[in-house]
Parts: sequence; structure tokens; C-alpha cells
Amino acid sequence: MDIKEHFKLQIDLLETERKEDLEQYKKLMSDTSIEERKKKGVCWFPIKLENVTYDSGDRIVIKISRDSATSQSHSFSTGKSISLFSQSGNNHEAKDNAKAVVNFVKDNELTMTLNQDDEPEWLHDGKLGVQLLFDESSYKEMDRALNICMSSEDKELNKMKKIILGNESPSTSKIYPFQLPQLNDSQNDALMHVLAADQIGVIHGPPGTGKTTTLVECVHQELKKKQQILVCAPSNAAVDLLTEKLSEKGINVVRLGHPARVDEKILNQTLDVKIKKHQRYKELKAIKQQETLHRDAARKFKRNFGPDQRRERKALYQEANQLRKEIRSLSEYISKDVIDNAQVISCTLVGSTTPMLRGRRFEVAYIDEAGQALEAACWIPILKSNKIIFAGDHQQLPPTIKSIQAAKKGLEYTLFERIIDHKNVDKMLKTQYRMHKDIMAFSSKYFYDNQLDAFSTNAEWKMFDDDQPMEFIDTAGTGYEEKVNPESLSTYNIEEANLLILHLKNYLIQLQEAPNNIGIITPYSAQVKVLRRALYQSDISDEIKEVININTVDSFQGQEREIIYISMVRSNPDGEIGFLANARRMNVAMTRAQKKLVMIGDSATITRNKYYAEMFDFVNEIGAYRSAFEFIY
Ligand SMILES: Nc1ncnc2c1ncn2[C@@H]1O[C@H](COP(=O)(O)OP(=O)(O)OP(=O)(O)O)[C@@H](O)[C@H]1O
Repeated sequence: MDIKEHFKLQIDLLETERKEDLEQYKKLMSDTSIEERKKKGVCWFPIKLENVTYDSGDRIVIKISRDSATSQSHSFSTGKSISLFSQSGNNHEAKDNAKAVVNFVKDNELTMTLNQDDEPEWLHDGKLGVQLLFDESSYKEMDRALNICMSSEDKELNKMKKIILGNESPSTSKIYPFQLPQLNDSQNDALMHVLAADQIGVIHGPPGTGKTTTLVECVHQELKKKQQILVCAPSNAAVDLLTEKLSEKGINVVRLGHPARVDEKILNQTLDVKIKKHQRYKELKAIKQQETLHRDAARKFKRNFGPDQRRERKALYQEANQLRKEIRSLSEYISKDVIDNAQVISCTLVGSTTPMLRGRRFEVAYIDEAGQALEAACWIPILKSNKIIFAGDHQQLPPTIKSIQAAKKGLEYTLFERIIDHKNVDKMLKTQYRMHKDIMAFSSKYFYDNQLDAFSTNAEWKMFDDDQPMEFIDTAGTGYEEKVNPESLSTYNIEEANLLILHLKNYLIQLQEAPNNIGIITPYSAQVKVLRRALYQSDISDEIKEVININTVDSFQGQEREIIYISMVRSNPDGEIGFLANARRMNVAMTRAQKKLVMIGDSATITRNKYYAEMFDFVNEIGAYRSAFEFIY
């Protein structure tokens, strides 16, 4: 492979993606009224200012809330860039706005950190709102990393590029082999592979095979020889999970960036909280108090005042600004000290560009959920590290890509998959701890070369003795037809949804104990709504309704439920299955189930696709086929 050409193509594909992403954002935002933006979930207005505080890094933290009665679903989430705006008096949104990053969103409350040092003057004037911004900075950072890779002549980096892109084989060092009793054979194998690797290693973790468990043990063992390890993942949620597991193992982890979980466990690992526990924090606090006194005194001046007061106010502000400089320098010292002493630094891939890690080099970095990471984002931590361990599964969800054109030209092909395709560094975990063996079997056959085994505890577990752990309910011939929502262009199938709820109701009657949790998964957002309505209108008890989640596949990644229903929706004479054709998505959906999996779909429509045709044969082989007619007449 021509390495320069490779990076050139990556830069082009990323730019195509950025443009498409921006285009879709503009469509969502421009020429739309606030009311329309609210409906689309990209704006909250009006909002109430709950409080304004400073975090330990002296950044302004603002908590707002919106009226729960008007709350609609929205796209605000941790780490997203937003704009806080005011529409009071003569102000207008375009002028009076401040950029911020979302810290947490919980129900109808949102906490954000402002990107500017001073409180906006209009902050207390009312008529406030927040709206989503386009995330240009991630693209910039990814583009920067690709450009460095393309043009750098650094020897070490050139070697790494050749190995990762398949032009050169990686090397390994001899290690004294050992087994950890808490790991199974394939997990121990993966551990040895990681410890022996000089440049790259791969932990391939099919669903429920203990990828996180293995990764944590690998980090723990590597820390016996290495001082500091960088652990990254594409999403905040994945970084938080790892942070939690690593710290449970007694490892000193510092989580950089915006933690997604409000959980104490993870908050204690954040840089902010670690700073508060630092020995020089008291000193920092004292300067902060002084600064607040000056600032408060300056703020006490009324709106109309003369030149003397103006001067006095200015002096107070200057003093406060001087103190804030001291705060900043002491904060920087404390942050650096906390980071220097951490065994593991955890952050998102793009988050590893933080100035706090500038100039820092790691002996080893881990990239978890690498099957979902854009190649460009992976190069960011690679540029900081001598050795890289990728963990993930390229047979589950791919990265989210907006431009179909860029995806087709290769943006969807992840580094993880590319390395696995070299076939010389892949270690796959093979014992799964989640599913009944029948639920696992098709996934194992189709995606993992029949190599998965179910662990003894879960291999035979069922909701009740005579239950059939997997069922496929075929709606072929029933006349149930898919429909398209003209606004969202999403597909739905009302009769299929009703049949699903009917089946669930009958199934619940057979259970002796109420299930702990149930998931209903469908690839289409319009069908999510239809199913929610059907469940709401059904006479299933409120207690059971409480433990049922209905959503699209993506929101179930990494999760599990005792019972999973899948509504496949597509039913048309042309065998059009659109989105459903993505077998990796269906693999994720089917492997969320622990004890019971019920799939409902139209075999006549879906089996024109190879994946579903094979699944259909499998369903027949294990006696899991049922016709919808058994339930409706
Ligand atoms: N060697 C082991 N022995 C017993 N239980 C294990 C072992 N490894 C993992 N498990 C259990 O299997 C379950 C799944 O483990 P883990 O969360 O590490 O899996 P994962 O592969 O990261 O899952 P996912 O499919 O969500 O990616 C957990 O309950 C874990 O305790």
C-alpha cells in the first residue's frame, strides 16, 4: 500500500463527511423558527437559570432547566458543543450567545461549562435558551492527526504506520507465560498476546465474551512494567465504563474530559475531583475566595454610575483578573501533578488532544470499542504512543457516518477491521457469558466461524423449563404492510407492533416470576413510537411496563436483557429491506438477549437477503419457526 496515498484518501473522505455533517446540521438549523428547532430536539427555550458556579479549573459552570410539561425528546448529550443564547430586550440570538460544552443532561436539567472566562453580561436578563452547535473541533483534530501521519518523516511513526497499515509485520518479545485464574483460556491467550506485543495487539471480543474484563486485566498486568497507560474509546460512555472497571481494580485512573455518568464511582476519578483532593487545593481555594470577593464587590455597582465608580469597578475587576491568573497557574500545576501520578489516563479518542496531554508520550495506549471508531480518530492516540492495543468487534456496530458516499469509499472500514484482515495479530475471545446457547448459535455460525462457546452457567438458562429460547414469528401472508412516515421517512408496521405486544402479553402469563428486564428493539425510529404507543395502550401491568425498554439498536449496544423482542418491520412485495440489510446491526440486536429472543418479521421480504436466508434456515433447523397465524386466529 502507498502510505501517503492512503492518508490523502482518508483526509478527503473525512472532508466529505464533514461537509455532509455540516449540511445536515444547517438543514436542521437554518430558516427554522425556535419552535421548529425545539420540535427537532436541537433547542431548549425558554430555560430557567438554576445556578452559576466555577469548577476547580476556574471555568464557569451553568445549570439550567426547562419546563417538564413542554419537554420533548432531544439530542443534547454529554460532550456536545452548544450555544447559550438570550433573546431578552434588544438582544438577539446571533449576537448574545456564548459557546459551551454539555457536562450532564438529566431529565429536564442540563449542566454546561462555558468556553469563555467571563460571565456573559446578559446572563441574568432572562429569555435564555440553548441550542446544539456543529462540532467542528473534532474534525479539525482528526484532520490534523491525518496530516501529521501523511507528512511526518519521524522514524518511529513511519514504522508504526507501516505495521498498522499492513506493509510490515509487527514484532513480539519473549515473555514468561502465565495464566490468571480469573480469566478463561482465550482471555489468558489474549493477555499473553497483549503483553508480548511490541507495537500492536488486538483483542477481538464477540458479544458477552468478557472483552472489558480482559482489557482491565491486561492494563493491570502491563502496569507491573509500565508507568503510565493511556486508555481511550470513541464514546464518553465507553470511557466511563472502563474508568469505573479500572478503578474497581484499584488502579489510579484519571478521567479527562466530560464524564457521561453522574455516578459517584466515575466522578471520583475525574480530574476535577482529584484536583480537590490535592494537597495544594486549600491554597487554590483561598485565592478563589479572594477572587470572588473582588468580583462580587465589582458587581454591586448599579447600572447607572459615574466615572469614579466606573474606575473603582474597573480596578476591582483588574484585581480579580490578576487573581484568576494565579488561580490558573496553580490549577495547571495541580492538574499536571495529578496527571503525572496517575497510572492510567482515560479519555475519548478526540479528547486525547487535550492540552493537558501535550508533549506526553505513552509506552502503551488502548483503544476500546475500536470497531466503532473512525480511522482518523484512532491516529490521535497512536501519535502519542509506542504500542497500541485495539479492542472491539468489527461484527457489531460500525462507526456512525453521515455521508453515504464517504462510507462507500472506505470511511466505514475501520483500522480495527483492517488489522484483523491482516490476520496476524487477532486474538478472539471465545467463551460467552450472556446468552443461552441457542440464542448465541446463529451469531457464532455467521460471524465468528462457529468458534463461540456458551459458559456452563448461561448455556442452558431459560425463563422456564419448557420454554423455547429463540422464536421467529413469521408474518408472511398475513397482509401486514410496512408504511412510511412522510415527515421522517422512517418505516413502521402497526400490525406487526400489535402482534409483538400480543405475543409478549401471552408470554408474560406463562412466567412464574416477573422478568427483571425486557428490551424491544427495532431498526426504525417510527416503529419505536408505534411500539411505545401499542405498549402504553395494552393492559400489561404498569410494573412490567416499567422494566420494558423500547428503542433502536444503537441504544442497546453493550447492554443485555433477559428477554429481547425484535420487530423487523419490513414487509413489501419487492424484498426491499433497506437499513435491515446491515447484518452487523442485527447481530447486535440478537445478541442482547440472555434467556429469550423473539423475532417478528416477514420471511417473504427479508429472506432475499443472504444473512436472513441463512438465519431462516437456522431457525427451521432448531425448531424455532412459528407462523403469525398461530397467534392471531
Ligand atoms: N473469565 C470469566 N469468568 C466468569 N465470568 C466472566 C469472565 N469474563 C467475563 N465474565 C462475565 O461476563 C460478563 C460480560 O463481561 P464483560 O462486561 O467484560 O464483557 P464484554 O465483552 O465487554 O461485553 P459486551 O458484549 O458488552 O462488549 C460479565 O458479567 C463478566 O463478569
